[in-house]
Amino acid sequence: MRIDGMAYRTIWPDGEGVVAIIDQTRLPHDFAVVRLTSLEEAAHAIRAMLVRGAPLIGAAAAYGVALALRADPSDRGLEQACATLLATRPTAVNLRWALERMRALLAPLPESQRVEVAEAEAAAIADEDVEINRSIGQHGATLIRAAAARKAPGEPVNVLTHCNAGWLATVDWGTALAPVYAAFEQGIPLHVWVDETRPRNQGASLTAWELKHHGIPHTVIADNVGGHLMQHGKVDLCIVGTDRTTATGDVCNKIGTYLKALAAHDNGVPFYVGLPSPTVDWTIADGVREIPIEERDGREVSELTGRTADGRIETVRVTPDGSPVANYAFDVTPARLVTGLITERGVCAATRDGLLGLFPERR
Ligand SMILES: CSC[C@@H](O)[C@@H](O)C(=O)COP(=O)(O)O
Repeated sequence: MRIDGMAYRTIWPDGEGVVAIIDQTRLPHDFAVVRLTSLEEAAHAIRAMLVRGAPLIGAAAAYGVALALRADPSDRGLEQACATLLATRPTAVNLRWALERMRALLAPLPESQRVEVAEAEAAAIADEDVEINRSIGQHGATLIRAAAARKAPGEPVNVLTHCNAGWLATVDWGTALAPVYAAFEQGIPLHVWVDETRPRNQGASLTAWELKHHGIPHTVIADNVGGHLMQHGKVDLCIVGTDRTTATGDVCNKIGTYLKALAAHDNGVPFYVGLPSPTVDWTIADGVREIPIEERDGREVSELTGRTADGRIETVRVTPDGSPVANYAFDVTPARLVTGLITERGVCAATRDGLLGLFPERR
């Protein structure tokens, strides 16, 4: 996507042994590119969420393996790199998917070939992600077009989204926001309700920043507003991303997604999920019981960081000293609350049959 007229992806090779990323912890106030040169730096970037979002985590892990092999291309080096990267974040299954793909390709190769092949495979994973998301955009835009047809001419379609599943969460385009970008390019009038997404505010900080740069009408709302808007007919459809979706269509996504799905169900608002196929965990069937939910540092809840009027970035505490906090980062929306999954191969029901209809090779 374009920032001030310049085309960017979220991750790219930047010379011999260097991988560049956009530091998302500094957005929206500061656009900074960080250069990664080692396994440790790549692992830190994922763990500390300089890069985040399931598809981007996968691509970053693949590049992390390539960086690690430059220092140690041995079998032990490969295993250690995969283990270190796998431990960075537990919920997004794209991490495991990318590492298994890298290991399967690299392990049989002689050490002398591993760096070159690893770099090419990481680039292939990144390119594939862009194409997958472009297709999700095209399929999802038909849903937005259908919603527009039910409205008065020129009246915008109101889309509600949670967290950031835009281009910053992927290599490019995004998953939940890819249909929004595609519909906007097609000239469909639309407006996006952006959940702030406490505690880390990916909606307020990242989604709003993306949409603003793209010129897409949007409004940031507190996390608890969505139900009220749906009761008053101000949401035409919800589209969210996912960090792991079961083979039966249960969707794990940023904490708070489940409550939005409940409100959507109660109000007859369609609830769609942008789902790249590497985010399907074909090995599990019960999302609530089987998906590991990341628990993060409580300070993400007890503190807030933002820009002061005189331009300084400051962190302040919002809870009483000594009050315990809990920080669950994801929740699971049962498949019965999901209207449809928008994949790169089309839109399907959130069921095993729906997914297998589009991905028959998984039978
Ligand atoms: C295309 S991204 C889908 C999800 O990864 C996104 O909605 C999300 O929950 C991201 O979580 P994050 O904790 O910011 O990595």
